[in-house]
Amino acid sequence: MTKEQHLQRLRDDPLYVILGEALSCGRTNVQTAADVLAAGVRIIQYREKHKTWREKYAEAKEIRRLCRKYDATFIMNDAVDLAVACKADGIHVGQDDAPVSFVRQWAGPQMLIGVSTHTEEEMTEAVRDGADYVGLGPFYPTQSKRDVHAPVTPKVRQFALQLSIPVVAIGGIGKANIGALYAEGFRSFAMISAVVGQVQIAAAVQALRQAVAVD
Ligand SMILES: Cc1ncc(COP(=O)(O)OP(=O)(O)O)c(N)n1
Ligand SMILES: Cc1nc(C(=O)O)sc1CCOP(=O)(O)O
Ligand SMILES: [Mg+2]
Repeated sequence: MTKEQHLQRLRDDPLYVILGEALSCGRTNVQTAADVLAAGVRIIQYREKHKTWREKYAEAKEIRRLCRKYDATFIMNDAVDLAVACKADGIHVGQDDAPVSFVRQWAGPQMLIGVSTHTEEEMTEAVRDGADYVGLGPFYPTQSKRDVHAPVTPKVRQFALQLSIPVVAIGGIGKANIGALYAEGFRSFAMISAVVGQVQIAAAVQALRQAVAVD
């Protein structure tokens, strides 16, 4: 798939699932990725904070292989070198990770670059620097990450809805609130606990899709 096709998917497909082994009900990342893909999810981010580079590389390569089989979009969290090494479709960087200009230089024009944002200024900067999409959050309290920012304000949410690039909402999103965010205008939702933290992944994915289904 081309970069434009991956970007189109970010606009069209609401479910963006983030992997993390510690939050996966005892499953490995590879097993979780297989279940998530089999359930129909087509955007996956590999986010692993407590493994060595080699462990992450080995896992990421395997998950990348699975993603290819399903024609899914594979995004690496934080590490540009790993993204390049395992031929990821995209890299997601935070405000403390490498800046977009460096990431673009290292990863090349075809790599999708996502940037975490929390304010209007950060979103403006991400667009100006050439990010392909922004993550915006947290929308709700989350148990999956420590020291997150305060929840995004209504003013920031309004600003995000006018942005020229896709906005991926994140933080405490699940079947109870995803429909309201969709009604507000958001179209892409990154989730950890609502999918990989569930024992029945297929049922969880189906419930999320139903919650954003429009007739
Ligand atoms: C889609 C998406 N949005 C935001 C984040 C958070 O990234 P970051 O701020 O770099 O924090 P860590 O995930 O690295 O802890 C994300 N990963 N994905
Ligand atoms: C990784 C991450 N980043 C956030 C941010 O606000 O930038 S919130 C978050 C955790 C998302 O996990 P869950 O879907 O389980 O709440
Ligand atoms: Mg990061």
